[in-house]
Amino acid sequence: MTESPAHPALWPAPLASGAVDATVTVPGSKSVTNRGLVLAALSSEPGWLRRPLRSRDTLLMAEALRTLGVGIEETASSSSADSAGGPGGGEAWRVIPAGLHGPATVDVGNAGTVMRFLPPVAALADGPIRFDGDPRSYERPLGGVIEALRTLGARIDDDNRGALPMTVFGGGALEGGPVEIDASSSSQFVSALLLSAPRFNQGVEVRHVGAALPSMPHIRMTVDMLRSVGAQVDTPEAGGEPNVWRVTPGALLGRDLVVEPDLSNAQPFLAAALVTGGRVTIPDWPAHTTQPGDALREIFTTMGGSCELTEQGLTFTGSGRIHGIDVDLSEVGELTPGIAAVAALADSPSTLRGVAHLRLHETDRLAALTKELGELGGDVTETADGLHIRPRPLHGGIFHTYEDHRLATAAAVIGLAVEGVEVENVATTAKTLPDFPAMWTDMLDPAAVPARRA
Ligand SMILES: O=C(O)C1=C[C@@H](OP(=O)(O)O)[C@@H](O)[C@H](O)C1
Ligand SMILES: C=C(OP(=O)(O)O)C(=O)O
Repeated sequence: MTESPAHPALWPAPLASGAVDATVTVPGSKSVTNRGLVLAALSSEPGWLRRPLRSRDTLLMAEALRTLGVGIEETASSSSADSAGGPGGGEAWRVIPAGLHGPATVDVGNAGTVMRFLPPVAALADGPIRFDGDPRSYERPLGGVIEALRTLGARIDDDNRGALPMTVFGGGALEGGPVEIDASSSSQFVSALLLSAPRFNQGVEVRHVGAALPSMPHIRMTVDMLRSVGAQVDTPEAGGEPNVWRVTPGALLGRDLVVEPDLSNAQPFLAAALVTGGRVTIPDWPAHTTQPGDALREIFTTMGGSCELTEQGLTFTGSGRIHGIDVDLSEVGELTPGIAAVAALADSPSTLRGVAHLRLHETDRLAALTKELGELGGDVTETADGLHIRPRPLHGGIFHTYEDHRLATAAAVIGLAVEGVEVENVATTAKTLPDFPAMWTDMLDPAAVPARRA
């Protein structure tokens, strides 16, 4: 990684010298990898995860499950499904379920998936499981999961804070049954209860009560992945009651899962095509997926490009012009920082709506985007549930990232078009995309890749 000589933690974001033209292989999905790990750990037989994402969030998940007694072996993948090699160089994780044991300590880092998906797993263990993490993890919403688990029969000591740190006193089993939860602050509350529910004595009936649920595609991903390992799940979509999910108790099958590329991590590379009027191809873009990043095909097309899904993957081509957009991002909130970056470079204003819950993500993303784009000369205002962005000429400066991977990648997108943008702590991209700086440089100068990688 090239670092600014004046300040080692500053990464000079490269300015694009022309239209990008690159193929970018994006590593596996964080959301699929961490669900796959949990489901494989709860199965009644060993399973495989091929092309898993290896990043801070997924390594924390794997380490936590190992701490509870699950076997996770890293091997070279031998599946024909994985013969293309692909991200991770054909790596695979063999997951060998075992009895879940405490006492143990789980480090959640700042991974929403770890801090929400694992407390229900811990309730199934046979001893106390302590949960701790980064300072920001203490501020992220968890109270709904804690209260729901208590209703379902778990004993949890959180000093009545409704947040980390806390201890789940696993009793070796959990009764389960009906539970109400307000998951308007994070869809991960619902996913967390559903993922472990086949192992609850009575399964679960989760009823969301409260304001609208964000990130519905991520709940659909949970349901799809549960069904793919043999779980029976009733959903609102399948003619059920609105906001009610039911999971029947039963054994889960060990599966051989090839993890899709992370489409949300494809975002900055697609944005590069849009911002430079160039062309970027992402291999292995799935034809059908529950990942919210698939919405980028429509969103970035509206903002000024066109895309084509072929055998080679998704090719996105920028038109050379960037348009503003008025869009409800409640289903795809994690795409907001990258869309805001493109919107700041557009030829007309944008309104991004439906994402009030982003104030409780890795950082307060609405405040951070308003401040950092503002300090580069942008005109951004926070609304009750999003951002208004009125483009005007930007200048260089330091872009602070608040330990938020998506702010760092958003800053790199701005840096393509604005000279002198320095990204503070670009290494924070390790949360979901550890190779980001090298991938970015390779995209901008594909001809030099063999020499650079030699
Ligand atoms: O379940 C998941 O894998 C995720 C759900 C979403 O969380 P929220 O519903 O809290 O936004 C998303 O933003 C996060 O990046 C990943
Ligand atoms: C919100 C995000 O992560 P987490 O899984 O920690 O909630 C994200 O990746 O944008």
